[in-house]
Amino acid sequence: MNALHENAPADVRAHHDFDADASSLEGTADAEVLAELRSIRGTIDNIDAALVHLLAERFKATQRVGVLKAAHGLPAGDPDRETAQITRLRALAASAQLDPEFAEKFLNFIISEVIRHHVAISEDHRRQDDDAS
Ligand SMILES: C=C(O[C@@H]1C=C(C(=O)O)C=C[C@H]1O)C(=O)O
Repeated sequence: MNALHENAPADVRAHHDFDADASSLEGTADAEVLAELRSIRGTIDNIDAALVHLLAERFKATQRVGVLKAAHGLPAGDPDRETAQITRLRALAASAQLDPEFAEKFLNFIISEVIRHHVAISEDHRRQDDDAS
């Protein structure tokens, strides 16, 4: 593999450093089976990269919500909004042959992290207000 330029962006570096063929399964099955496995894993790797970028964009948006809420004294969580989101995502999951239970758990996992961020943003905001007065 060619050496990377020292200023290569982090995403290029991550891709460069990734051993897409890393596996504990070498020698456990026929070469054709392992070749097919490698090919399917290429798709999995593309999807995982897209998921990371999608989540990064989602968290950028929720950070903005956190700042807005903190500036206006709004609570971190919004249970009615969450209920509506979960109902929608469960239905979308079912129609896409994804387990709705998994979709709900996944969304709740993300939302609990978002709420943790919002609480931290709100505490920072309050501390800054206290320091200024
Ligand atoms: C992002 C928000 O804050 C919280 C996080 C949510 C989310 O991650 O989608 C949804 C509702 C809130 O509990 C919001 O109120 O829109």
